[in-house]
Amino acid sequence: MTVKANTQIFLNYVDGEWCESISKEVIGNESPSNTEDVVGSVQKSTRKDLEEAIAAAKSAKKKWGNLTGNERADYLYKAADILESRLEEIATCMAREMGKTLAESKGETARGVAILRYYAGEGLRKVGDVIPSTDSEALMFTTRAPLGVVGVITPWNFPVAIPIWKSAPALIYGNTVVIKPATEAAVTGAKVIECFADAGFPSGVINMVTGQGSVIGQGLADHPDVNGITFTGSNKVGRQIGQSVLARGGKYQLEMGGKNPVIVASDADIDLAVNATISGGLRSTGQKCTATSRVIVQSDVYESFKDKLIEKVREIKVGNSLLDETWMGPSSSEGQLDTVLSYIRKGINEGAELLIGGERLTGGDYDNGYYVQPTVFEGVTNEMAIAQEEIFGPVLALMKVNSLEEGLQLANDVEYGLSASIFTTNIKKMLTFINDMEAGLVRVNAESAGVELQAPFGGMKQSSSHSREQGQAAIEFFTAIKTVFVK
Ligand SMILES: NC(=O)C1=CN([C@@H]2O[C@H](COP(=O)(O)OP(=O)(O)OC[C@H]3O[C@@H](n4cnc5c(N)ncnc54)[C@H](O)[C@@H]3O)[C@@H](O)[C@H]2O)C=CC1
Ligand SMILES: O=C(O)CCC(=O)C(=O)O
Repeated sequence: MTVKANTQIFLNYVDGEWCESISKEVIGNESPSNTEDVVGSVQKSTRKDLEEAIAAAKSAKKKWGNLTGNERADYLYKAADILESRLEEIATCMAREMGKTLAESKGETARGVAILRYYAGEGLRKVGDVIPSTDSEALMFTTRAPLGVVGVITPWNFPVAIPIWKSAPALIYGNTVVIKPATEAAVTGAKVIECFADAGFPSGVINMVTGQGSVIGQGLADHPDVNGITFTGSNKVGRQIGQSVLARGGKYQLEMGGKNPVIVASDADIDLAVNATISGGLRSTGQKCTATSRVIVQSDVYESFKDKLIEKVREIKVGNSLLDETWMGPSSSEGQLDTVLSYIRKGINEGAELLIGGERLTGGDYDNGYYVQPTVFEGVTNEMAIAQEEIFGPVLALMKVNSLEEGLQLANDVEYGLSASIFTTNIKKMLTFINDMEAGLVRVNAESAGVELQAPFGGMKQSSSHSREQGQAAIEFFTAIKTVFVK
C-alpha cells in the first residue's frame, strides 16, 4: 500500500537506539476492520540492518548473562509496569492492526503483563539439582547456561503475548534477543518493544528488526551468531526454519499449526459444549493455532447439539473490532480472508453441507474490511480438506460418530496434535480421552483454545518441534544444562 503522509512511522530498535532501515523503505499497515484506517508503518529492513542487530546482541550477551537473575528480573518487572500503564493504547492498536476485538486485545495485553511478571519471578527460582556422586569427596550438581543470542520470529495472531512469551524467558535466563515480529502486526510489536526500551534494558540486550519473513526471518535462521531460534507460525515456514537452523548446528523451537477437535459425548452438558465450541472455534475469528475446527458429536446428541449451535452462531455480531457490540472481528488481512473463502468453496465442492455462513460480508461498513460470516458445515468426512488442513478462520466442521472410540479415531486422524477437548460427564470417557488423544494440550469440559502462561504449551505430531514453551518448560529451550563435578 502507499503510505499516507501523516502515517506514524515506527523504527527498528538496534543496540539501544531507534533507527531507520538503510533501505529507507517502509511498509504501511491498514486495519482489516476498515482499510481506510492506516495504523502506522514499519521499516522494510535489509540483511545489513539485521547484521547490526545480531552484532549488538552478540556483544551484549556476556555482560547480560553475567548479571544475577534478580538483576535481570528488575528490568522485566519495569517492562511489565510500563506495558500495564499503556494497556488501553496498545490493545487498541492491536485491535485496529489485526482485527481482534478490543475486549480480547485487552485480555491479551494483560496476559503480556502477567507473563513478564511470571518470568521476572523465574530470576529467583532454582536452575539445577544436586546429584549424588559415586565419589564421596566430590560435589556434583547441574547449573544452566544461556544459549547466547536468540532469534524470535513471531506471527500476527497474538502480537503482544507471543513476542513476550518468547522474549521474556529468553531474557531472564540470560540470553540477548533479536526479534522479528510479523509484518501484519508489527506496529503493535514495535509498541511492545518500546516498553522494553523504556524499561532501560542495557543496549543490545533486546533488538527489533521489522521486514519481510524471507529476508529478516530467514536471515535470523541462517546467521551463525544466532544460537537459538524460537518461531510460531505456519508449518511451511516453520519446517524451512528448522532445516536452516539444523543445517548450521543451531537450536530451534517451532510452534505451528493445529486442526483441533472437540468431542461431544452422549452424556455431555450440551449447553456447555455449544458455548465452548463457539468460543474455542470462533473467537479471534478462528485465528488461533488452538482454535476448534472439528466438532465430533455422538449421534444420540447430534441433532440437539447442532440446533443449539446454529441458533447461537446466528446471534454472532460481526463487525469492526473497536466497537463494543462486536463479538467477532474481520479476518486479519485480505490474504487470510481469501484463504478462508477458498476453504469454504472447497468444503462445498467436496460435498459437505453448509448449515450457516459461508459468505464474505458486504454492504455498508463491511465493504471497507475483510469480514466473513461464521460458518458451520455438516456431513464432513475425514478426507475433505476442511477436515484435514488448518483454515485459520471461523469455520467449524461437524462430524457425527456412533461411539467415543470412533470419535477418538477421527480426532487423531490428522497430521496435527496441538489441542483437543472432550465434553463428557463420564470419568471413564475422560480418562480414555486423556490417554488416547494425541495432542499436547488435552482439555476436559473446556474449550480447545486458551492457554495458561504458567503451564507448558506445545503440540505433538506436526504441530511443533516436539518442544514445549511457556511456564517452567521454557528453561529447557533457552538454556543448556551444565553438569558440574567439584572435588
Ligand atoms: N501457529 C500459529 O499460531 C500460526 C499459524 N499460522 C498459519 O500460517 C498461515 C499463514 O500465515 P502467515 O502469517 O503467512 O504465517 P508465516 O508462517 O508465514 O509467518 C510467521 C512468521 O514467520 C515469518 N516468515 C515468513 N516467511 C519466512 C521465512 N521464509 N523465513 C523466516 N521467517 C519467515 C513471518 O514474517 C512471520 O513473522 C495462516 O493461515 C495459519 O494457517 C499463522 C500465524 C500463526
Ligand atoms: O490459545 C491460546 O491462547 C494461544 C494460541 C496460540 O498460541 C496461537 O494461536 O499461536
